[in-house]
Amino acid sequence: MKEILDAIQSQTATSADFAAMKLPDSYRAITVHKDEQEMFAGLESRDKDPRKSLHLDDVPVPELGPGEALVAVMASSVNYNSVWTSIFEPVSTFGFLERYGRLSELSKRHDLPYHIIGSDLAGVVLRTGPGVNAWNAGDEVVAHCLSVELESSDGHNDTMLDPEQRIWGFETNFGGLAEIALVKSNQLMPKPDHLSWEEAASPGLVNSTAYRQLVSQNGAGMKQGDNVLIWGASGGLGSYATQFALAGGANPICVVSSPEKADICRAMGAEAVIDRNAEGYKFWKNEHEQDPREWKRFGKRIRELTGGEDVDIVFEHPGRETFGASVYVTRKGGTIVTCASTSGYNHEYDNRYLWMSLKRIVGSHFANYREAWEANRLIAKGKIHPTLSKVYSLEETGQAAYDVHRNLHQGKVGVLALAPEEGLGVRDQEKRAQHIDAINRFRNV
Ligand SMILES: C/C=C/C(=O)SCCNC(=O)CCNC(=O)[C@H](O)C(C)(C)COP(=O)(O)OP(=O)(O)OC[C@H]1O[C@@H](n2cnc3c(N)ncnc32)[C@H](O)[C@@H]1OP(=O)(O)O
Ligand SMILES: NC(=O)C1=CN([C@@H]2O[C@H](COP(=O)(O)OP(=O)(O)OC[C@H]3O[C@@H](n4cnc5c(N)ncnc54)[C@H](OP(=O)(O)O)[C@@H]3O)[C@@H](O)[C@H]2O)C=CC1
Repeated sequence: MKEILDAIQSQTATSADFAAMKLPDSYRAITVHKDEQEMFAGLESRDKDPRKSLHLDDVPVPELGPGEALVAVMASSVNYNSVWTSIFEPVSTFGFLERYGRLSELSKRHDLPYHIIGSDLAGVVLRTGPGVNAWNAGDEVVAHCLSVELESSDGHNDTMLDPEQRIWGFETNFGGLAEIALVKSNQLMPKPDHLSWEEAASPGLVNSTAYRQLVSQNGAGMKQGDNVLIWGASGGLGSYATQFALAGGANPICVVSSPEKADICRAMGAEAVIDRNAEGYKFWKNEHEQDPREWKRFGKRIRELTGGEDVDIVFEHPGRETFGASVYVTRKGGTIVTCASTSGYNHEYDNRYLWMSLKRIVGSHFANYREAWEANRLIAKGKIHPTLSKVYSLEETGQAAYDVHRNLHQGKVGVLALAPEEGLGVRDQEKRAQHIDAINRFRNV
């Protein structure tokens, strides 16, 4: 592993040097264990502690198949899907690995008693499998997390619709929270050259998801002037949704839960910010009954901030707790676009406000390769910036996931894999200097 790291850091090693390098037999990776799937049975979600279920193990390097690449991972990031895996909710991810394992001889590799998690990476290609022509050993890359087989016609208009669509490092094995990762080569994209490894590794999953959900015609198709209500506007998804709204000439109405988070939204350029904690919205009277008066109070507050307008788009992901309010506050003909249900997946809303006002609920999930590429291109051009707040070592991934589970973080939390320290891997200092304040905006707040 030292030889690989030295070659990466030398910046002079050629593709041939990387290709000639002997791969190690094993590498360090963050895993959950199949025999621990029931370890949190009977506990409340918030009491399930990722620090207990996430392990740092030595694992063998997987066999490389056609169309695949092995990547030396310099840095990765924590996504909420890794939190779900670590608390075995809403389902254990070993079920996904078993199902994938039944597909083919090659996919059997994924069905193991351990699951190497992680759906982001920045690093360097070490080996490519047969049929890979677009990428070579030595390429500096980031990887998006869409894994598709594309054997059926269903996915050929929009690869997210492939029946064998999976999220790498969540529904597949050999993820990015590790020193080496196995990806399909059509997950690879160029690493933005003005960013460090950990900065480059942090936007991938959430940036691509927010792009499809808000900007793409497959999602809400946001346009100039739209009022966009963004839940968790300084969180993983929300910090990119806020940037897309601002960059696209829309008007974000950012919802957050503390003055510090409100300040971050203002620093990004948002003017309309709601501190849901300070304003004390309580959309549910009790476990079974919502309070429409609270929806209305929330809607009035939005109208105050917009000069009397309602929202064209709601960027939804908290789910059960907020969904009734989201449907209510959307303007006539507007769109509620949802990609998650962090607070519960059985949503309730008053359907009269949907059909009578011709609103639409749109489901959105990750992004196809083209959408992920376009989202990464905006990062590379310095139009959208990473929102990295804190960086942990691979050993500390349990704590990093705990922070995200408990909503103690801002923006994105990074993890160093092979990178020995932060700040390495920047290739274009001039471009970096132009954007340095925006790149550091979420740091240590
Ligand atoms: C990029 C980051 C993203 C995120 O962070 S997202 C947030 C994290 N992700 C999640 O929380 C999602 C976790 N996933 C799940 O909870 C489950 O994954 C699903 C609920 C999404 C699906 O459940 P399942 O049981 O895996 O799938 P079924 O479709 O219900 O399949 C079970 C059997 O039911 C059959 N079936 C499906 N649709 C129908 C139908 N319309 N009529 C009759 N049968 C149906 C199937 O074929 C299959 O059958 P057979 O077991 O024999 O293979
Ligand atoms: N389908 C897909 O492709 C994807 C789905 N997801 C899912 O989206 C969800 C969010 O992910 P991500 O943004 O990375 O997570 P983060 O935890 O980084 O951010 C979510 C933010 O949502 C806000 N929030 C949390 N709970 C509530 C609540 N009950 N009511 C209102 N606001 C709430 C919090 O902000 P504050 O406290 O400031 O209000 C929090 O910062 C997760 O469930 C994740 O699995 C994520 C990426 C892709």
